[in-house]
Parts: sequence; structure tokens; C-alpha cells
Amino acid sequence: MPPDASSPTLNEKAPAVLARGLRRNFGEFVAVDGIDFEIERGECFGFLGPNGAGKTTTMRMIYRASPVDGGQLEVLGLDAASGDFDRQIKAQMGVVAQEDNLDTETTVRENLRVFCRFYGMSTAEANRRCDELLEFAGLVEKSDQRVQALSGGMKRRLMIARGLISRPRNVILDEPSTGLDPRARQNVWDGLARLREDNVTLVLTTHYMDEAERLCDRIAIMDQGRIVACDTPTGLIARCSAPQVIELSLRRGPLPDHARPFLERAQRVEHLRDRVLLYVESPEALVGDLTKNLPDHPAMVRRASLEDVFLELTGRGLED
Ligand SMILES: Nc1ncnc2c1ncn2[C@@H]1O[C@H](COP(=O)(O)OP(=O)(O)OP(=O)(O)O)[C@@H](O)[C@H]1O
Repeated sequence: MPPDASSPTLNEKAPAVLARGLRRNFGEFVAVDGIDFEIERGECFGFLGPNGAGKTTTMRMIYRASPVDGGQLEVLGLDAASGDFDRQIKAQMGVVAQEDNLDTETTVRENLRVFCRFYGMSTAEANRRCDELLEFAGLVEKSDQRVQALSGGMKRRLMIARGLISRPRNVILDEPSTGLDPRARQNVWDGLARLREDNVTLVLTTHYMDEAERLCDRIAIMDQGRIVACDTPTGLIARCSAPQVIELSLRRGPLPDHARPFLERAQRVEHLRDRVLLYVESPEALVGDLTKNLPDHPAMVRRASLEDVFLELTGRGLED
């Protein structure tokens, strides 16, 4: 039966998602370890974290592809454990899962049309909606091609378009731009920015800090099943121990002993595999001294980023 988007029982004022002590175990392994968060309507909220942090599992609980093992989860004001949940929530929520589950044997348009029919649209309505979404996804010229002939970026855009068929006011996207080249990623970001302008609630996961910083109003940084910080991008970056970072390259080998007094002038130092990060209030004098005294270790200055926040909170880089 097609979902009924006009269900009167949903509370329009309730947060898009409310989680308290949310938990998911796989046997003995705790994938999501009692997390709390609240996502407002119209907000773009991102879960940022490394592989295995528990982001996808959290998303799957929200769109009901995974059971909840503990705590409370409300989506659009409905308790995830309630019997009404599935039909009502699925009507209100567009889901773009991580795995590509397009029908590769049929055309781009047909992939959309099948879902239009599922939502009970007439042929004329379905055609109109397909045209709108092909335009939105920049796939008009590909509409009659089989999906197997699309690039990875085009497939991703088609999956996003498919998630929008019912004009959901809440859209969940699991890693919307993973594996895309910079141009394809930019296209996806532009599409998501348009949804944001229309006040659609966006909930996404990513391990790209630039994506999180660029798109999200608020970000929950996840690590090992926990939320280690949740704030606006600027609020998170302001938590860094210093606003500027000097990166010293280790490409030509480790730092010599006489580097130590320079490192001691930084507020905080992080040693990574290929570089050393020095967190400072103002970099000018120290960079000058480093360049003069450590010519084999080029220094680059940048502003503190979400990656630095992650490093400071967890002791590891996002890519680890
Ligand atoms: N069905 C499953 N059975 C057993 N363990 C699982 C299952 N699904 C996920 N896990 C484990 O739960 C942990 C969290 O996985 P999850 O996919 O939520 O992480 P993630 O943050 O989304 O990572 P990624 O960025 O790689 O998608 C991982 O250690 C994963 O191996």
C-alpha cells in the first residue's frame, strides 16, 4: 500500500528526530552506545566520524531499517517502537541509503517512475515529477539511458532524486558524496543546498569534514559508537585549543632534536604519520623561526578545522 503522506497523527511541532540513550548492539559489540541528540525541523544535521563510528547504524535506526536495542527514539514525534511508525514515517521521509540499489537494467526515468507508482501517482503526475527530478539531478540528457551506463556521480544523483519523489520534508542521506570526484560532489552539494533553502530537514552522515562544514547547521562528531561533541561547525572549531595550525612536513624524515624548543612554543602539538601539527594563537614569529632552523621540514599555516577538533577529542585523525 502506498504511504499516506497526509496522516493527521504526526506532531508537526515535534523535533525531526529525538534520541535519548539510543543503543544498538551486534551480539556483544556495541555499535551505538547510548547516544543523545535532537534534530530540529528544517535543520541540516550531520553525523561526522571515521569508518565504523556508528553513523550508518544510527541512520538505519532512524529510518527503521535497523531495530533499536535500547533508549528512546522519536522520529517526527512518533515513538520508533510504536505500531504506526513504519507507514507514517516512511511517507514523510526520503531515504538515500549508502548502498547503490538502483535497477541497473532499466532506464534512469524508469527507476524514478517505478517509485512514483509506489506513491500512487497517476501517469501524468508521475511524468511531471520525473521531469522535475531529472532536472533537479541534472540527468535530463541521460533519462533514457540504462542505469548501468551512468557514472558513479550520476548514480548517486539519481538515488538522491529517487529519495525525493514524494516531496518529503525530511531527507536522510547516508554519505551522499562518498566516492565522487570533486565536480560530482559539488553537484550533489548544490542539490542539497537547494533543499536547505526550501527548509527541508536534512540528516546526513559523512567522513568528509569539508562536506560537514559546508552543509551542516550542526554536527555530531561520532567515534566508537558515541557522540563526542555536537555543535555548529564554528562552535566546534572554537573548541580547538588554538585557532591557527602550523603543519610541519615529515616527508623528508623525522624532526631533529633541535626542533624541540620550537615545538614547546606551541599551545599543543600533535604528531601524525606524515606531519606534525602545532596549534598556536598567532603563527608568524614561529613560522619564521621554523623555516630558518628546520629547512628540511616545510611549514604551512592554516586555520583550525573540524579535523583538528576530531583529533583533539579522540587522539586520532578522521582518516585513521
Ligand atoms: N550487521 C552488522 N553486524 C555486525 N556488526 C555490524 C553490523 N553493522 C555494523 N556493524 C559494526 O558496527 C560498527 C558501526 O558501523 P557503522 O556502519 O554504523 O559505522 P559508520 O560510522 O557508518 O562507518 P562508515 O563510515 O564506514 O560507513 C562497525 O564496527 C561495524 O562493523
